[in-house]
Amino acid sequence: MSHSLTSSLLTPTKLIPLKSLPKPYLHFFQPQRGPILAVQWKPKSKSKSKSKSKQQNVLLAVADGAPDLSPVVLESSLEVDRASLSGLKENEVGSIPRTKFVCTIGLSTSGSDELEALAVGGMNVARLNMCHNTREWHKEVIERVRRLNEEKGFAVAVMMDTQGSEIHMGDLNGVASAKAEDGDIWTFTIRSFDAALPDRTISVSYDGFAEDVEVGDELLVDGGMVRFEVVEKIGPDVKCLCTDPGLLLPRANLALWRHGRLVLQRNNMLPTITSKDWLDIDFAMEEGVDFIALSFVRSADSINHLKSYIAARSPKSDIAVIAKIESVDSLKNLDEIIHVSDGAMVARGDMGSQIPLEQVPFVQQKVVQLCRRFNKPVIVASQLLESMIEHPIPTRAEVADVSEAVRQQADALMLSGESAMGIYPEKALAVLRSVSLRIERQCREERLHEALQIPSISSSLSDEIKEEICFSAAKMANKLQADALFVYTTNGYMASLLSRCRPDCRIFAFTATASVRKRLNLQWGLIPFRLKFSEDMHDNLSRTFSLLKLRGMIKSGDRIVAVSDMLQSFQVLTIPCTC
Ligand SMILES: Nc1ncnc2c1ncn2[C@@H]1O[C@H](COP(=O)(O)OP(=O)(O)O)[C@@H](O)[C@H]1O
Ligand SMILES: C=C(OP(=O)(O)O)C(=O)O
Ligand SMILES: [K+]
Ligand SMILES: [Mg+2]
Repeated sequence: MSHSLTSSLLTPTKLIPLKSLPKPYLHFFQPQRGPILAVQWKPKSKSKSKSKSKQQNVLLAVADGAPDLSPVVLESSLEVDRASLSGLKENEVGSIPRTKFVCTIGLSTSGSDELEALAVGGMNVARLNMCHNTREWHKEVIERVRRLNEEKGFAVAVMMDTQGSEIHMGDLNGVASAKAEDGDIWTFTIRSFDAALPDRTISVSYDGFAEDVEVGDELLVDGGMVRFEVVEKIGPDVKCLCTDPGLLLPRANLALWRHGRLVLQRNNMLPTITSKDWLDIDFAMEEGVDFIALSFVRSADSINHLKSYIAARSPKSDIAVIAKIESVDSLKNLDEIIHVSDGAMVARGDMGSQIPLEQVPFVQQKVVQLCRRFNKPVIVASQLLESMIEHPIPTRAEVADVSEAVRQQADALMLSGESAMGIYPEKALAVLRSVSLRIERQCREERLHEALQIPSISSSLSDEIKEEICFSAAKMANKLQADALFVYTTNGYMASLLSRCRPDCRIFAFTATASVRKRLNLQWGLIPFRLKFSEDMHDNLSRTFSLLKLRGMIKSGDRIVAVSDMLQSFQVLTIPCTC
């Protein structure tokens, strides 16, 4: 073995034969004589801080039996998501979608291998829906994601999604689903049962349910997937006739309609953030998740309330709050909600049971446009590839729906049941990826950016300057057909302003903090890196040029437009041969 393995700072943890090294790492190693071994090193220090030890990891490639060759030492001062690395290697720029992907984690995908398969397939954010399963279960998933990031070099962010004060069904005697047939009579009840539920009986989570309903009301299960008509009220029991048959799933959401409109009384009485949600929020803060998605937001107040709670309880945390647009009330207050949130989700599942279905596409378009205007990331969610829960290929209509969301240049697309309980989670993600790549290319060919008219968002002179710099840099990058935009960003703001312009070229975003880097995962077109950078732009540029060149991400002669939030400037450069 090479003598350089004796460094006193380092102690070997594992020897990995090169052939078993994860493929994305292979290109780290320059061709050398003799059989090559890859060695992963950990610092000797007994430091408990995982992130610290991760920072100090060093990868070495040594040519066994060739002591004259010094190892290629790869600085770990630059961290990038392994999925981005492999993407760039496979097919250069073309293989990393600009659109980001959120996957809901459920029983189909909660194991380490399944999570890794999703990360390899391009999952940027893992979403945990607190409507389902226990906190302990979610904690284990978070730990698996964290281990995946630490051990395998991914940067998957975690989003905790609250249950909110929706009315939902209880569990179905432990069975995975129950079929409701046309003409069946089912009993929806607020009684609780110690033993098994009687046949065709569903428990309901909200005590006021039996009082609120009226004979003749329509009861929509799971966003309208199954429908009933209320035919009789007997104390705590509500007898309902199945009018649209379908599968009843445990804990499915319920909505009541009367005279063609959603019944709102109970919405206005119940809090947006329930006592269970507060416990889940405490849990999310303890676990250090990256995003909290707040369900059934009605006004900016609940977002402000949650943000001030997080700031008071955990002042150093950097958790972003995402407003889920899924209640009819949120539509009246869209501007103020998006303005105070760190992002929004078009939660089409519940939205589709609160407003007529034909209005949902319009709401989607409006929320996507508003988020772009306010510079907030936006996720389009629910039923994008619903048929893939059971089938390996999507319907043509689903592909058209995904295409439309990509064409609207939403930041992210989300899988729900497809990844949580479906049989083909990886295939569903692969469809999102291939459709995104195809439509994004088409948008570039059509020069969609030329039609770009985004109004100013600036609230101060300094913001105005940043906005103008990013707008001009993106415009110039398009005009000069630059190979990449580089942005050195402290809190991610400049990176998000560049992303907002949806430029043609990829955007490499360098930031010093792990939490900012993970947050940028949700934003269109950004490839976030963790890198300590200085105020010396020249030094930053030459360091990043050589580090990225070493990884095959850029090459000599590439044209770069570089933006920095420290100098509030941008430069146009050509990558020299000598870095
Ligand atoms: N943590 C989980 N454990 C078990 N099943 C889950 C979990 N998360 C989601 N699911 C399943 O995936 C389906 C779709 O996920 P999602 O859209 O998040 O939930 P919902 O439809 O209840 O709002 C759910 O109805 C549920 O059957
Ligand atoms: C994303 C949604 O929320 P959830 O899956 O939590 O109901 C939705 O309703 O579309
Ligand atoms: K939820
Ligand atoms: Mg919902």
